[in-house]
Amino acid sequence: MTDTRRGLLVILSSPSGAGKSTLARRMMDWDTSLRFSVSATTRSPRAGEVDGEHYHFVEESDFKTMVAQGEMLEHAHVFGNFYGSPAAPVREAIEAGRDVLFDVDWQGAQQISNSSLRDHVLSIFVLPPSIRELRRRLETRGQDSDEVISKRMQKSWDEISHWDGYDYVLVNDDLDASFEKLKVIVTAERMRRAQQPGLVTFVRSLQTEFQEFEDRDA
Ligand SMILES: Nc1ncnc2c1ncn2[C@@H]1O[C@H](COP(=O)(O)OP(=O)(O)OP(=O)(O)O)[C@@H](O)[C@H]1O
Ligand SMILES: Nc1nc2c(ncn2[C@@H]2O[C@H](COP(=O)(O)O)[C@@H](O)[C@H]2O)c(=O)[nH]1
Repeated sequence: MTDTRRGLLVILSSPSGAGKSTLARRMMDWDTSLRFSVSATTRSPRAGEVDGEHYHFVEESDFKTMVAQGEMLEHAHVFGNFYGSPAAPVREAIEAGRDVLFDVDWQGAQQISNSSLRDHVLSIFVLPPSIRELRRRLETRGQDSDEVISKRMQKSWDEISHWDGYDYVLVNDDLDASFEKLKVIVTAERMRRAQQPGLVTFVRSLQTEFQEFEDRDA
């Protein structure tokens, strides 16, 4: 087991379109020490998606090789494509004491939560305020065909039905309010695990100061 004060694995899941990528982007801007787990996928890039930044876009044969070689922390077949989280960058981040942010479906969340890294996990499920609004968001995102949107809507209940396996559940109605709640959840979890940056150094300085007081009073 690894030291759980080193590296939190913050997992965001939701039905497609509920807003987890939007929240993840805000989290990355808020805390530049956070590392985003760039997934590998066999899906085609959307307009504006950059290979290596949003995803590692790979062929199915390469994806299967990565899985066979044990390079994935988790992987799943979602909406007709393969997705997986490469393990090496996650383990490196934990070693360096950095927190990692994941945008994965319920299957990925479950696999990470059952892995040897389970004690590092902080899982958050993002719900849409309504199914109608979920559809509206997928449509206004303007990235997917009607066929893809229908498929994702059909699968939305499958995803939502796993909501109660998560540590926290967030209804993403107002985006700013949801982001504030997400920051509170992560901050509180860091404090619970005594994982604030610079904390160990600060406690050492208190110890030195305490010793100085003791020596003076002796
Ligand atoms: N609270 C919100 N209110 C209104 N629109 C939102 C809100 N959150 C996100 N959106 C918008 O909804 C659309 C879908 O959001 P996003 O792409 O983040 O969803 P997602 O959960 O990551 O979907 P996927 O799983 O398909 O990647 C985007 O156009 C985004 O700008
Ligand atoms: N189990 C995993 N699920 C993943 C991963 N990367 C993304 N996802 C999930 O797939 C769907 C669709 O994503 P999209 O980018 O095509 O809209 C969404 O629910 C993601 O959370 C992964 O590495 N593993």
